[in-house]
Amino acid sequence: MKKYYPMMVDINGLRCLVVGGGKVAERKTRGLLDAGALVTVVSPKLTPQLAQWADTGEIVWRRRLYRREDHEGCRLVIAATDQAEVNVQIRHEADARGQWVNVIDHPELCTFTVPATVTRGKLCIAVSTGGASPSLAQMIRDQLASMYGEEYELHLELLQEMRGIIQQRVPVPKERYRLVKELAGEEWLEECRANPEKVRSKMYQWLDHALSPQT
Ligand SMILES: C[C@@]1(CC(=O)O)c2cc3[nH]c(cc4nc(cc5[nH]c(cc(n2)[C@H]1CCC(=O)O)[C@@](C)(CC(=O)O)[C@@H]5CCC(=O)O)C(CC(=O)O)=C4CCC(=O)O)c(CCC(=O)O)c3CC(=O)O
Ligand SMILES: NC(=O)C1=CN([C@@H]2O[C@H](COP(=O)(O)OP(=O)(O)OC[C@H]3O[C@@H](n4cnc5c(N)ncnc54)[C@H](O)[C@@H]3O)[C@@H](O)[C@H]2O)C=CC1
Repeated sequence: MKKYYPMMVDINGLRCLVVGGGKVAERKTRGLLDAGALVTVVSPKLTPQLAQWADTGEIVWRRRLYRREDHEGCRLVIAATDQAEVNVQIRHEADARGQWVNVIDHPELCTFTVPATVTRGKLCIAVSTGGASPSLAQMIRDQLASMYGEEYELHLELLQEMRGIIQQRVPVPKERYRLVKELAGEEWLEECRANPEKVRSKMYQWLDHALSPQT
């Protein structure tokens, strides 16, 4: 069985190639755009959403069939046509150029696969089944989405802010970890859920108190 290494990849500003203009190409393109990539789509036809992104300049559209030279200057490639032989050809060309490649109709040919995700601001929970069942990945994602609500976005923003302050002001690592862990606790999450407008100042107060010399 193939094994995978999960990682978060920074593709901001990276040129990516998507070949095909159907439903799956659209979903993969959305993910790439959300992550800040510069996407070129090669396909004679596009879904209405892809066509709209082409109109607004959010993607570059090459309105024709795939050619080998489409790979030039790209770091990451998605073979998203409904033609198995074309997708295999894209995999080979990507290999020759050392590009990461996802082949939507052939898990064994992928050098990376795309997980189902829940995002709450900076929080990203990703589910992969190693290609065994994307539908199960989707179902687990939906369960996680109902468990991890919108309040995590705010909690995480605040945690990042507080962590910066704690790192600057608390020299003892053990004490730093204690404070950070307390702020990450369930009570503060509940506070984010119940009092989103007040939680920030409350957290600052708590931290001021925790950092004051007499405590
Ligand atoms: C290997 C992988 C490669 C890759 O695409 O990265 C792959 C491959 C294949 N998918 C197929 C089918 C479907 N895929 C979906 C949906 C998603 N597929 C995604 C990922 C992956 N799909 C990677 C493995 C992920 C993992 O390890 O779990 C998700 C999670 C992420 C995304 O695409 O963004 C996204 C949900 C996103 C979301 O909801 O947010 C649906 C449901 C739908 O479309 O609504 C169906 C139809 C139902 C079914 O078959 O389950 C087929 C058979 C095609 C056929 O039979 O013709 C293949 C090829 C094969 O298995 O041979
Ligand atoms: N990985 C995944 O998440 C999923 C994969 N699939 C697989 O993906 C395949 C494609 O799915 P859809 O997007 O729904 O198909 P689709 O039929 O909607 O889109 C195929 C696209 O490929 C384009 N195309 C065909 N030949 C081309 C070429 N030589 N160069 C450039 N573009 C070309 C067509 O113009 C069309 O836009 C399915 O056949 C299925 O096997 C299906 C569902 C999910």
